[in-house]
Amino acid sequence: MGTPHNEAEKGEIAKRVLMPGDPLRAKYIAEHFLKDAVCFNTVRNMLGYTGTYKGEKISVMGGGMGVPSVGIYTYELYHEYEVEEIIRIGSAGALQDDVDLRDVVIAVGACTDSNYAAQYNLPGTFAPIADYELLESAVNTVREKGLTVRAGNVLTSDVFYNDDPTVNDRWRKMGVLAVEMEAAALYMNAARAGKKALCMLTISDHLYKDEKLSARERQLGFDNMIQIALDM
Ligand SMILES: O=P(O)(O)O[C@H]1O[C@H](CO)[C@@H](O)[C@H]1O
Ligand SMILES: O=c1cc[nH]c(=O)[nH]1
Repeated sequence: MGTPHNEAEKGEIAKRVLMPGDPLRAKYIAEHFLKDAVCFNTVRNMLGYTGTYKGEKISVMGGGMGVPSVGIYTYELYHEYEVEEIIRIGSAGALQDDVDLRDVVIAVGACTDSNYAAQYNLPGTFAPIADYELLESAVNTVREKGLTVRAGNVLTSDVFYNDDPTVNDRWRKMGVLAVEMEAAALYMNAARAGKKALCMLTISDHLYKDEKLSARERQLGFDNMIQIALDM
């Protein structure tokens, strides 16, 4: 089979997929956390691997940056490859003073400035939310590990370099914890497909404190989130 963006054959992708934005992060996870990982996709270098973790089949694949990219890859995984669960593991910028670098944030809901929901022609505004079972499982795993996590609203933005420097202030006033660029599309695709999705984020920079992780610190911080996603 194969799609315009994924050369995997049916059955080569597990029912559960971890999805970082960066395909090289997918490679890193496959090489450092999975057993017997086999690469199933190299189209556009959007690397995807299937292996096992503690005896369970699991896949990890990059989703790219932004709503259109993650929209394509997750649509194909849900509809063409019979994937049941996608857990996005990404980075995000903190919007609140009490959200710190390295914190793990679970996106219970994903506000968005994207027009992705327009395709459904709804007579109102759709609220993209995480799957409750995955959310509960993530929180339980975090507690078992003695770690802490923030759970709440995030913003999925189409814009990384915004012309209006005050735009984030308005989301901040609404208690939105962090900004990233894909969760809302993932949640909408999951809802429409009747499948499950969760987005976990590690804070890589703070938009109100001028702080950011170094490359090495980012690597270590991400390992915590990857371990939570694999163990849950
Ligand atoms: O680290 P990832 O998963 O790519 O996530 C964040 O990083 C990218 C922007 O630098 C966007 O994709 C944003 O959502
Ligand atoms: O999308 C993102 C990711 C990290 N930091 C940001 O400010 N935005």
